[in-house]
Amino acid sequence: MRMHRAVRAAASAEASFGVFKTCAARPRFMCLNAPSRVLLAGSSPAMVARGKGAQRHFSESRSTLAAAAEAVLKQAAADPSALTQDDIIGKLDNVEKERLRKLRNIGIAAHIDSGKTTVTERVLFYTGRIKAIHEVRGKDSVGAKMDSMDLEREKGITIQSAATFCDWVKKEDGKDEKYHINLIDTPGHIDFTIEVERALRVLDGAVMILCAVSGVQSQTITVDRQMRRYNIPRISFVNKMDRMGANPFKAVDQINQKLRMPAAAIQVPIGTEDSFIGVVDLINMRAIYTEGSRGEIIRVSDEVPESVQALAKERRAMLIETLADVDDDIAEIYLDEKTPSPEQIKAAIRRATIARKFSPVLMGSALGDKCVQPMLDAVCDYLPNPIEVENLALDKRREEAPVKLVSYNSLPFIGLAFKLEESNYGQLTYIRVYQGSLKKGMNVFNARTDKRVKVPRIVRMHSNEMEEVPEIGAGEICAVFGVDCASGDTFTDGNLPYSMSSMFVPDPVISLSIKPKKSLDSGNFSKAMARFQREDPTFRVHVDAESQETIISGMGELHLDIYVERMRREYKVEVETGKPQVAYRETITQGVKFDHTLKKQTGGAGDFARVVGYMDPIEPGPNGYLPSKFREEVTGGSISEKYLFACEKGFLASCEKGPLIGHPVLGTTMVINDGATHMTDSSEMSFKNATQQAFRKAFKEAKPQVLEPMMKTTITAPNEFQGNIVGLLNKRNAIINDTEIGPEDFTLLADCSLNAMFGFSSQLRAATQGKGEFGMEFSHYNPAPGQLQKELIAAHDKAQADRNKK
Ligand SMILES: Nc1nc2c(ncn2[C@@H]2O[C@H](COP(=O)(O)OP(=O)(O)OP(=O)(O)O)[C@@H](O)[C@H]2O)c(=O)[nH]1
Repeated sequence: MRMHRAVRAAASAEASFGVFKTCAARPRFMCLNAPSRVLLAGSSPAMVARGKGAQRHFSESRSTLAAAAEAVLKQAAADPSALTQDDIIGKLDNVEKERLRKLRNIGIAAHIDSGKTTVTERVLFYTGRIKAIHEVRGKDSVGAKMDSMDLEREKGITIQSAATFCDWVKKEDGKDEKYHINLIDTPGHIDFTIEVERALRVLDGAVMILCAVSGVQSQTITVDRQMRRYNIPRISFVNKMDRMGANPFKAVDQINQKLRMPAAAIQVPIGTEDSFIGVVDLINMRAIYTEGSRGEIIRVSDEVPESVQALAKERRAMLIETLADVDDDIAEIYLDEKTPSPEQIKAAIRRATIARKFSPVLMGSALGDKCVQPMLDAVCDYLPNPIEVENLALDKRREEAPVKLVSYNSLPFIGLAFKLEESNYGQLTYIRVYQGSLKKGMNVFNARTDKRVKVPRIVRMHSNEMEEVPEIGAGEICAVFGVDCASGDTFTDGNLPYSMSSMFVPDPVISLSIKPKKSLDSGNFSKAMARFQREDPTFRVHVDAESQETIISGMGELHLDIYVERMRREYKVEVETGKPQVAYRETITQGVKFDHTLKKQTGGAGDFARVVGYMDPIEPGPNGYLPSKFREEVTGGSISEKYLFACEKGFLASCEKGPLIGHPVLGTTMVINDGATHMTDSSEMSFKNATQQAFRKAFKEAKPQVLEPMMKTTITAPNEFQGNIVGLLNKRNAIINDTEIGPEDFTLLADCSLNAMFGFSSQLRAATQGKGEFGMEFSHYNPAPGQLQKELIAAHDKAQADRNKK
């Protein structure tokens, strides 16, 4: 057996110091265990009184809760900095702790077609939320519950994330334990990535699904990145164990190698492919079979079939070894050459998973109705409950100092609106309640707009159905009607000047012109545009000032196609679209001075404005080009405040539509430090126009450049095609950043320009006999190649000349 890292380290310590020490440090794994100062949300006696007088929904626990909250709040009022989050949690009474202990907010995320929706359908069936199972693109034409949109059912892809909830009764040592699970099924396709972003922003844990044949795929890598961005602990589920060539251990190796996430199987399969009938639970060394017409009967046997005994022993040893690498308790037991008990293993998996140092891997076949229930047990066993996750808000009173939120019903309310959806009953706003509870009829404050709104209706979502509730407790997810806001807004009870950081919204990279075929439809067309924009922050609409065309921008061709199709189906508007265009940017590369006078004095009211200053390029930051900036450094009042404001407006308008090819301007500073005003002929409009003219002239003198979007591209394919793919990428001037070669497949990470990637999918298919796949997401802007810049500028100038002729 190979020498374990902990043994090696200890042995070398012994060699150097002559002392053999076992791991002394106790694990500091859960984020909540580290003592940290907490500014408690709210401390006035009035708030305590409000907490006490709240609607009696959680009736049996209310009085104890209020008493506990009062004690905590009083202490916080006396000295807020003296309380740690542990103190607060320690003071939560048992009923409240029990409610939170059995609450899970989880997402299901994975590469396209891994089976997220199929798994979710089983989860809903086994938890009794739905009475029958319907397949994605199934023969009965009903479609899976979570793909509620017609388009999703037809295409067999998830477009929008869908939320639901269920109760799972976990059987543990002959006892039944009921867990409440809020679940969000997310789309796999990169074009709908915002749906994954906003789901992960508000969830406490995730199930990462992998295909047993393909293992880690290009989009798994993106999902992994997103999970890391929001510190999401995850369990992994290797699905499609019924498929030919299924190999769960390949997926385990790839999670370790490609995602660099320590992972180990906690099950091994019994039977393969067609004859896959169950799994061995490696922790308790027992066999689990799912039987019955839809796998609803779980049979547990202490007898592990002989055919898998050796494999089970080997994999159990690997599990313990991997855990010893990430958990000090297991490392200590391992060093003492003892075997940890099932309880110790389970506890270590839970600690390490929540600390995001480990991912336990389970396996099954959702389509074959096999072994989904043990995955649900694992959600309860290893993913965190809301008080095990650190959720921070920013305190506006204290220079946005972070404040920890505690999912405690009697504390003042804080929630985050993470998704908006138009429904037949008006705007539906999805909210994660981080602290306090949200009650029907309650007034909440929008931290961004400072506006007070009443919450008329609260619902729990079950895909496209809803269930009205009078109150939602802390740590839960719900949706509300009649609350006007933007995606990412924080809501409070009005006493706390807190806001929460929002999710990451990637920039759109593709745009196209669009117009209704019949002018009669323009009313519905505008309605659809407004709705889609409100719902999806990665979908943008603007009207080009010169061509008067409506331009839509988004994350990819599929993203925009789906909106065009939704417009046709949901709004009955047939549209004409232009060719997809890359979202270019413009910038300057050297500093330049300007002194520009706008002068029209031809009798009557004239126009006069003089602006003097300079333009400079802004050094790109670590994430690329920065937004352009305006500054005034006028001394002596040569331009009044009012006119300087107009200059800034002129600057912003210029940046929206750059002088080179009409695309937005990045990385450019414009400074106005002098100028002149005419007593009667100057106006805000003349200063705005003068600034725009000066900008245009100076920009062209400052060695401008067209920037093109570069895409972080991940390609996976069988090893024999590596040469072909490198060839394809070289032709596209891609920069290959990393290549990982596994036993069968390789993964290549490259930066490619989006422009060069049009038509790539069909070429990749041809070059790999259909076995290669790729995913890409926006990374940064780079200067476009010289020839392309010339072509773009020439095309833009020609279009402008044609327009002027008309
Ligand atoms: N053989 C086999 N096929 C499966 C299994 N689970 C799902 N599938 C099939 O895989 C395809 C994709 O399943 P979905 O559940 O739509 O996958 P998804 O990950 O939700 O897809 P997107 O959301 O569009 O990315 C469907 O044809 C399913 O029937 C499985 O366990 N075994």
